[in-house]
Amino acid sequence: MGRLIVIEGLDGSGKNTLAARLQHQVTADGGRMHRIDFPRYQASIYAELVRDMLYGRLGDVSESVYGGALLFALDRRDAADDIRKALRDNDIVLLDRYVSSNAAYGAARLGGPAESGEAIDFPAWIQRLEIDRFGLPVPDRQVLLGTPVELAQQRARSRADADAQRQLDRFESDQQLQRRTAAMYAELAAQQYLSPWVVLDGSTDRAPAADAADSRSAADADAAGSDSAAGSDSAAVADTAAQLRRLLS
Ligand SMILES: Nc1ncnc2c1ncn2[C@@H]1O[C@H](COP(=O)(O)OP(=O)(O)OP(=O)(O)O)[C@@H](O)[C@H]1O
Ligand SMILES: Cc1cn([C@H]2C[C@H](O)[C@@H](COP(=O)(O)O)O2)c(=O)[nH]c1=O
Repeated sequence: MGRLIVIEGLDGSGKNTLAARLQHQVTADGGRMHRIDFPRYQASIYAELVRDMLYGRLGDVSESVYGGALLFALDRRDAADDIRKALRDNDIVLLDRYVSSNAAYGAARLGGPAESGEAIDFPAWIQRLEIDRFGLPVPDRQVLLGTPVELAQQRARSRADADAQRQLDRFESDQQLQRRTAAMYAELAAQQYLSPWVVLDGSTDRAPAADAADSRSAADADAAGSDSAAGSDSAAVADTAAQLRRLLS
């Protein structure tokens, strides 16, 4: 039975890039890894609706914290059997975002950890909905990519400038929401919400050449050791992969 590993973090923090590099590293070492990114925009009607919600095209659902969270959760419920099958067939199933994204962003939308009441109770509501009621598998480890808010925002903005398909959505363009979400993630990691967490430094910069490439070719460039800055980042990825293997052994 494989282990379920989740990467969490802010928009633009580098989760997709890290996931691609870890997958490259683990498979190069002979491990079997399957990866799923949430929301599954290409595979699920719920995720399609999530996109509409994020770009303000879903009426008052776009304003609704609970309505939005339900769409994200239903996308995962639809994927539960695929996750269980992938766990049977692989050593590691790596998820780019999972239940804790819903807990962190939803609570942040309700005011974040500085607020009492609803915001603080929101992660427990998500756990009851997604884990207890929908029966989603509990992660073995959650990795928080702790990229500083300003740096993550800068990366998200550069990505939007370079790619017309990746314009900033409502969550990404709300800097205060990103700040509260960072605080919520720190809180969830400290509480070990759902399962054990590790926090990684997400601020190591890659070379601009690698930055312009998509994550798959960046991983290939790293593997080929194509330049020194990418090489040093590659060492950090190898470290993370080794750390994950240690955690899982
Ligand atoms: N270590 C890094 N150094 C420099 N640029 C990076 C680094 N990691 C990622 N980037 C760049 O930052 C942008 C965002 O990275 P990525 O798509 O991996 O983030 P993400 O956390 O998956 O974002 P989102 O949650 O918004 O989809 C991309 O353009 C990527 O190439
Ligand atoms: C899975 C999930 C995501 N979110 C938030 C996080 C992001 O701001 C967007 C979409 O994610 P992407 O990685 O930028 O495509 O939605 C959330 O609030 N709840 C979730 O379960």
